[in-house]
Amino acid sequence: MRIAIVGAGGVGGYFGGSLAAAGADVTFVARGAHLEALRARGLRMLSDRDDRTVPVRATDAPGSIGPVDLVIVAVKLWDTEGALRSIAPLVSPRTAVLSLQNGVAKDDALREAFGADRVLGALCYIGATIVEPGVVKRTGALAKLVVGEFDGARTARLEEFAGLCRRAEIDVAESPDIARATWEKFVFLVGLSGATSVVRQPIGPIRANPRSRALLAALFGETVAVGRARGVGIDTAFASDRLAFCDTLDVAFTSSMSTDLARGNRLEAPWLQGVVSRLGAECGVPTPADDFVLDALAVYVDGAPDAPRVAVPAR
Ligand SMILES: NC(=O)C1=CN([C@@H]2O[C@H](COP(=O)(O)OP(=O)(O)OC[C@H]3O[C@@H](n4cnc5c(N)ncnc54)[C@H](OP(=O)(O)O)[C@@H]3O)[C@@H](O)[C@H]2O)C=CC1
Ligand SMILES: CC(C)(CO)C(=O)C(=O)O
Repeated sequence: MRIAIVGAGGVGGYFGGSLAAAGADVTFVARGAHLEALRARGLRMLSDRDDRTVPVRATDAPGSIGPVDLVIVAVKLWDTEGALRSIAPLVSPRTAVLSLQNGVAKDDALREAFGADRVLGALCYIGATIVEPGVVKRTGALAKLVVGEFDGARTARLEEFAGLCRRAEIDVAESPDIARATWEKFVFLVGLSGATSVVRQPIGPIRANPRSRALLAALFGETVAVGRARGVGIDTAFASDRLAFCDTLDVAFTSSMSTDLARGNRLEAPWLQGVVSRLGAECGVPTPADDFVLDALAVYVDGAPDAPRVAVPAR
């Protein structure tokens, strides 16, 4: 199976690098200094327990790869449109496309661009980021992939990809209900990213403090309520299940959005808390915790604002 990974960052780099290290036929579509480093030195993959460098193929010219069997999209949500336009040469009538991005609208963008039959469902649980060009670092032990066809079928393409992941020692699960699994991930993500970003702390201090813990619980609860109102089969108790899951995480575990905030990058909040707030308004479910997160992060959503010029009175 020939695989192209568009976006070689925390997620694309970790999962793509693991596949490449196990001998899978992987090519990264990357750009800038990161691309140069991948070409010159390979992909360095760091974690608390591991430091390995994997030689990888990488390009900024998808046309040079030609059609592949599977395209994995792993760019930030604000880059989706540009990325999908650029990968047209990778997609033939028998190519499958899968997104490891966050949110519940990511697969609609793939369907619109390539047709529903091409789209394989997927999501991942991991904390990983680019720490310098060519270097991807994972925090904590969590690194899980969930894949599935939207009709629940166990197709050849699904089995082949899952088999490659297992050979690469990636913790992969095949879900018979990938749409629901995507919403379940969304519940966790909206809460974790909202709380870690507004509190500006990783999960350890947030879960230990009663008020920030209550904020986290409220965010989980609102996404569950909105999902249920839209007919997603999530139990109300799933919110407390996610809170209990947070108690199992490494104290330093954080969200990709809080990392973006700390770096002054753009934020995915409009696709996360913004979607919960919008869908909540549509179906009459109040979302005060998500609205608070959106208000608190509003000035950072397009990247850190310029430092305010404060006039210093002359002495
Ligand atoms: N990081 C995490 O722990 C997790 C992230 N996710 C989700 O996965 C998605 C990716 O996140 P993450 O891995 O953190 O993102 P990163 O920013 O680490 O990586 C994305 C990479 O894609 C590059 N890129 C963007 N557009 C293109 C393009 N058209 N062609 C080639 N390269 C491109 C970016 O380059 P440049 O830097 O130049 O923009 C960057 O190197 C997001 O939706 C995120 O929410 C899901 C689970 C966990
Ligand atoms: C919540 C988490 C860490 C789980 O993978 C995530 O998806 C993100 O921060 O982007």
